[in-house]
Amino acid sequence: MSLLDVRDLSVRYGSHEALHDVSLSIDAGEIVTIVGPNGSGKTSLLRAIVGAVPISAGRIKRASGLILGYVPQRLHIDPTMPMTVARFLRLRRGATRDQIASSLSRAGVPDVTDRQMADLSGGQLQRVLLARALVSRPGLLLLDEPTQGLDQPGSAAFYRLIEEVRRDTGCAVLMISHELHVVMAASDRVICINGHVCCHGTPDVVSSAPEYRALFGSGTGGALALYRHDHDHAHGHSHHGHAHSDGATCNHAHPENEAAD
Ligand SMILES: Nc1ncnc2c1ncn2[C@@H]1O[C@H](COP(=O)(O)OP(=O)(O)OP(=O)(O)O)[C@@H](O)[C@H]1O
Repeated sequence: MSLLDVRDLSVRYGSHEALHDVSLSIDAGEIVTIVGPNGSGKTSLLRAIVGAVPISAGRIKRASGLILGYVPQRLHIDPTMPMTVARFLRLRRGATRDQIASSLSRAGVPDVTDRQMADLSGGQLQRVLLARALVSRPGLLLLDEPTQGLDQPGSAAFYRLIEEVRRDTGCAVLMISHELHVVMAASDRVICINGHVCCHGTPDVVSSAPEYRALFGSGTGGALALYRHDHDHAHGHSHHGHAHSDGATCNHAHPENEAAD
């Protein structure tokens, strides 16, 4: 069974329906990226999965015992409030000192334990947020635009780190990103949403899907092809045996993901 199975999900804010009839599943160990225009419901989808927003229809089924690790899009910390990284991480279900140290180390920031949160650089803060999500040893890591505000080398390094975390811990990753060319290269599958699932599949399939091109233009297709080439060499394009790795999968062809568009 999948780690996570979302069926016919709708999320509504008052009279505004942010998501409708969204279906997807995530298998163990795969990296899946959600792309979509601003306001297309990406954050709402992750927040629904972690239970932070109520769903108005559909269902979300987690594998028994699945632990989720969530890295939110933003963290508001009052810069005048003193808080060390260790203390911030201890807020997480009473994590032990050893757990904190190993999570920071895994996130690539072993030396920031006693630093003030407000003094961290953008890249360090993202890694501390990742470390916080890793403390509970999640089977599924959910990342909402984790490299927002980082420069290109910083975000490329962060995505490499995510691949390492996946390799070392075996966790699956579901993340949102706007950095199409980099992140799609690091993904086993891509799900393109715009209030509903427009299309999904491997990065090359999605980048050439008419639904994707209608949203992002065809210009990104070339960049994706370029990066996918690198990815093939580095990782053999392994898809960890999940059921969706091949073939064009668009709403119009697949009734289980039918969109009301
Ligand atoms: N708490 C809320 N109350 C009312 N409307 C909301 C709320 N959260 C999101 N929305 C609306 O739902 C829609 C989807 O928002 P969401 O943040 O999920 O999109 P997104 O794809 O993550 O956007 P972005 O790429 O800009 O971060 C938007 O129209 C947004 O204004």
